[in-house]
Amino acid sequence: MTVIHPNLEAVDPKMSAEGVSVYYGDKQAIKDVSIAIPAKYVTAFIGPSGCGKSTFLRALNRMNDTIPSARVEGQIELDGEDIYSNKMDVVQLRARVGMVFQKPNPFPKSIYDNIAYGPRIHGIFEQKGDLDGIVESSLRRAGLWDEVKDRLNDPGTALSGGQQQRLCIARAIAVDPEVILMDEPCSALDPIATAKIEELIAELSSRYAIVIVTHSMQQAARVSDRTAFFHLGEIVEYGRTSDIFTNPIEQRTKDYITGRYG
Ligand SMILES: Nc1ncnc2c1ncn2[C@@H]1O[C@H](COP(=O)(O)OP(=O)(O)OP(=O)(O)O)[C@@H](O)[C@H]1O
Repeated sequence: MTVIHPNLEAVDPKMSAEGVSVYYGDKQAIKDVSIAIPAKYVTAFIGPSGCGKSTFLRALNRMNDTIPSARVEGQIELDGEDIYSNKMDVVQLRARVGMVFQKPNPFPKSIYDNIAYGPRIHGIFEQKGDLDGIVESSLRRAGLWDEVKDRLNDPGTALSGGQQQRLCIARAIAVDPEVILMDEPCSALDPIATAKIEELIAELSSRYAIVIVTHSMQQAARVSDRTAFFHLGEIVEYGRTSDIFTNPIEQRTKDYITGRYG
């Protein structure tokens, strides 16, 4: 049972999960989770290690399909469309619901080609000039353009860790997503690079639905509008971030945010 904070305002969901369970073989990692993910908000998933945050995040763009033992039950919708239906094109889905991982993972290609790759395979440009425009605007929106505009042919892997993570964010943006999932995007970064990504998250939320898994409660408090607290595969409590941190209802949430476990 998830406790939803009483003053959480109702907004149209961009994505919604209803009664979602995820199994790895016989082991149930997510138990009957329901949540609505609004557009243009940052939603944070917090909770102790192993409680299922990443598993649930991956269910939102069918990344668990790549793990043979994983099985998802329940309903997950994007704009009211069942993402697990046979009619859903998974490649398109992952463009609409992009993902940024814990460790920056640029392709072993140039900075330019890292960004151009998605638009090329999705055919979302017509002329070379358009592709150049997409590369520039994606890098600008990811706050990286000024740092790389004179070295677009250098390998993406030659950038610093923080720049690589912004490159990965630019790569997700380039295919015009609606939702961006971020799995601990700052855990491999120093405080300055982290601050840049957090600023970027705030800017991007004016356009996209963002879901971030984070181990840092300070980060959740800084960047998110809404927070879901996960424990043992369930969402224990969900509400406005300020309410979750200042006025938690459930004892397990209180214990976690006061640092009693985790
Ligand atoms: N590929 C996998 N195969 C089998 N079990 C897995 C797999 N991935 C995760 N699990 C298990 O599922 C449970 C939830 O893991 P998950 O990584 O989703 O938790 P998490 O909250 O994101 O943890 P962390 O904060 O440590 O990243 C754990 O018990 C984990 O061991």
